[in-house]
Amino acid sequence: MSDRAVARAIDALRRGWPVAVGPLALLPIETADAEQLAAFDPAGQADVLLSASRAETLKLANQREAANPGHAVRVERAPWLDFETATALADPALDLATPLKGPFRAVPVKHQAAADAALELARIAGVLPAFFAADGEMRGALSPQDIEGFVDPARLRIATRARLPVEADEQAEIVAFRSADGGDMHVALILGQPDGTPPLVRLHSECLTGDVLGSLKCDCGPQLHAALGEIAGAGWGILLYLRQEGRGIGLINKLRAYALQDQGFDTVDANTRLGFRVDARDFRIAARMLELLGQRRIRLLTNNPNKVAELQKAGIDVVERVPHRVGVNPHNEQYLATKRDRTGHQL
Ligand SMILES: Nc1nc2c(ncn2[C@@H]2O[C@H](COP(=O)(O)OP(=O)(O)OP(=O)(O)O)[C@@H](O)[C@H]2O)c(=O)[nH]1
Ligand SMILES: [Zn+2]
Repeated sequence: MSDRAVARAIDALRRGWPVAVGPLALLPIETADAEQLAAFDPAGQADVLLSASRAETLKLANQREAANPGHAVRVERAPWLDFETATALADPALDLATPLKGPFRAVPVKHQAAADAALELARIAGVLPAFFAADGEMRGALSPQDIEGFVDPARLRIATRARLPVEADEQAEIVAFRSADGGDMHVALILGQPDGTPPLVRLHSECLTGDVLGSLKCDCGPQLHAALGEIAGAGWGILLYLRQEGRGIGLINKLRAYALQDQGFDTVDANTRLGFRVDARDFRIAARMLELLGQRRIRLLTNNPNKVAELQKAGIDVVERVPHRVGVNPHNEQYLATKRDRTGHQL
């Protein structure tokens, strides 16, 4: 029952329809319009809910809130705060072009857990984490636990496996996984023959622009292909292709981050201006996939110490970190420097 309610809510957010989380009635600002707002909130009293990192950009968060970017901040509804103004609060694309009016006032968030869960639901749905919010009991409201349960990696299962000859190894095998959330299918590509030693593993997060279109803004495409070669060369190993586009914020939000990068913000600030964590991926999914493949001891191909730490926390023994540096070009030099200087990548 609760899975259905969460799935319906995700669908609703993408269509601009209201949802209820705990005692909060919520209308997603990105996908709704002025008409839907009038129907949702005829009295014009619903406040605006933003993430702390977005609120910080707008100078609306206190320091405690700002330290937790996933935390919700509630902005009081002023009579002049119409749909268009709320859109400007939600979407940083116009921050530089149209300075906001205001003044806005942050008010205490009465139902913090529900409000935080609503922001997480927006991330899962791939919409901007910003809502009109009103208090009141609604039928079919989700609880934060419903959302947690929905994405619980323990519910991942192997759906099927097949031989897949690839350039790097003609004997490779592909394994597809199904998750309870009904989202995109994660896959594992097993290269070479298991020989009793810990496999060389690469966690690759989906990047449509880099993997498919040859984008030079990042290093994903070359990293993907080099990883396949390295794993095959190591004797055996596993590439996990994780459907966590844009470090977990989805394609549209990643492209919004790119638009902010066109304005001069780096990859870290672009994410936080949008209201997301710098890295919103859940690496427990990768750990669960390895567990289902019977591999709890691995060698990990990465420059990202956070991937090592998150896998260890989820019960995977990373016996060695193998550096993975390829695909540097003039367009992504700055991006890689930001990863080195601001997110602790060992480059
Ligand atoms: N939000 C956001 N995501 C990006 C950006 N550039 C690339 N990505 C995403 O970042 C992910 C790639 O990260 P990974 O290749 O796993 O790299 P990593 O975590 O930096 O660590 P390594 O293992 O060292 O490569 C993909 O999901 C890309 O879509 C960006 O500017 N903003
Ligand atoms: Zn990329």
